[in-house]
Amino acid sequence: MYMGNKIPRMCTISLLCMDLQTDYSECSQGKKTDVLCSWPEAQLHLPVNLAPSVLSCYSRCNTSIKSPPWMKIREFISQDGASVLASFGFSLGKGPQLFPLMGTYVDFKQPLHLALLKLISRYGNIFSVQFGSLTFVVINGYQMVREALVHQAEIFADRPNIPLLQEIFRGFGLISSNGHIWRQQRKFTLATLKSIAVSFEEKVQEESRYLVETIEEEKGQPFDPHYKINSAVSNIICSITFGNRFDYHDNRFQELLHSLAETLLLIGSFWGQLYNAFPSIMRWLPGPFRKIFRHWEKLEYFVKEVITKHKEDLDQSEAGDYIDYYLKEIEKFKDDTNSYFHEENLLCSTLDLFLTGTETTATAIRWALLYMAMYPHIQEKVQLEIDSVIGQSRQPTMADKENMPYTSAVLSEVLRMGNVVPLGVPRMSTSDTTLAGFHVPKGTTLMTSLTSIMFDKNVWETPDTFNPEHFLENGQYRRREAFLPFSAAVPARCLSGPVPGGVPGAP
Ligand code: HEM
Repeated sequence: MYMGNKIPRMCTISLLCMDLQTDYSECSQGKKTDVLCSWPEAQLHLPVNLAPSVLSCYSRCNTSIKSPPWMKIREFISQDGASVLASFGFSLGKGPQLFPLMGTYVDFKQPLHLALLKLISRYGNIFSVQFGSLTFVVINGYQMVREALVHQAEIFADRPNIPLLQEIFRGFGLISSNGHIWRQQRKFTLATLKSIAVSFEEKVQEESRYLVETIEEEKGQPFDPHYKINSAVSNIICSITFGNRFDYHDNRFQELLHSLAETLLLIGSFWGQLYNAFPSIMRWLPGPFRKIFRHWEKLEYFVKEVITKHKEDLDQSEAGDYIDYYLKEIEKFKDDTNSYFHEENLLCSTLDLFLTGTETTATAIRWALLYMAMYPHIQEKVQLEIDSVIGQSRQPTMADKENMPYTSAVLSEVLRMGNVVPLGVPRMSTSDTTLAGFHVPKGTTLMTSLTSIMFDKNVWETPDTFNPEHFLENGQYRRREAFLPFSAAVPARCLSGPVPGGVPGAP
């Protein structure tokens, strides 16, 4: 299986220069390795000049293959590299054809997660793709994702070095940090959010009143709800982290929300992917992706201002908000050289909460509106349940959820069909391991296709249709193990995922 980033390219280039046909031969120890994966580890040297005629195999048997195989160049070019390598006697997990320098060809006219979905029928539930200098092993289907993220949770707990995320977070914060920094920040953030949780429900209720008010301002006319919803969701995160909310008409707040949304869009766009694939070239070039850095500077400046204000007003005796808790932690551990509680981490963790919390939740709410508009008969049933359980005179509470199986099923179906984070957030192996019989070396980047799970026709009765019945059984809410909008549960790296201590009230 191709998992490294250099050799497949090298093979392609080398093969193009060769004018040879060879026969297949086994390695000198007569072993057929069942896995050929890590190119640093299992290097396959195909020299441009085949005079030495040795195909070296440093895989498990760690020997050389003598008498080089004759191969057909056309076969290599027209098929995928894996099939040619397979003809050497290796049993390989396949991957699509690799092109010199570019790596895997992907049709960017469609979203990446859909392009990858199409490869399953040809390559199975585990294959690798390469984009410039980045190589990903893509895993698909519930069993495979569970095997990696649940059974081998510790091994796949890390994040890989994704150039764009590395540039903006510099290895700090929650989403792109690793090891001790990550564990410390995550533990602190979960505990703090839990402490603040008492007022969390109130904040949601308060903000929902403002949201309803701003919608009423439209007086029943068509309008774009995008930034009203983003403002409401972001305000809840603001209340928890900064201790205050912003008026929906506050220009600076709106500008920051637009910057945040555009940043995420650009990170996931073709330009973002191009930057990640060729960081050392792209770093020097102009292009729309430059906006990511400009926006980020603005967002950092804003949060830095808030942190400075908090430092000035900090009252050690008051509980306060997330930033207050963090500043106290910095003070508490100021003499501990193992501590990563410092302002850089505070800045990045705070921005992480905005980046990961706002667009995801707001997008899910927008999907909910769309599905309710598309399926009025479902909307009617939800309304009936709301009216009978909550009525019209009080705010909903989290406790009501238990008595609202239909609405819960509808919300779960929104998250399934909305598929807000279709490829999860990449993970990286912290040591050598095996996945579905394939050797996965330390440092391998894993992409988990949540799309392959949430639209799996072997799991869902009507995978492509909005159908709340997926989550209902005899009128009661039915848990489905393949429902993984926050990725796998242990350790759910999403703070709002279904783990004890997740942010209450989050979907
Ligand atoms: C519909 C809403 C949401 C969806 C679908 C979603 C989905 C995800 C997914 C798939 C991941 C990657 C998980 C992994 O690698 O295991 C993630 C990470 C994360 N999410 Fe969410 N999320 C949502 C809302 C939120 C909210 C409301 C917050 C907090 C305010 C949040 C905070 C985070 C953080 C901090 C991470 C990174 C955690 C880490 O790497 O340790 N998310 N989210």
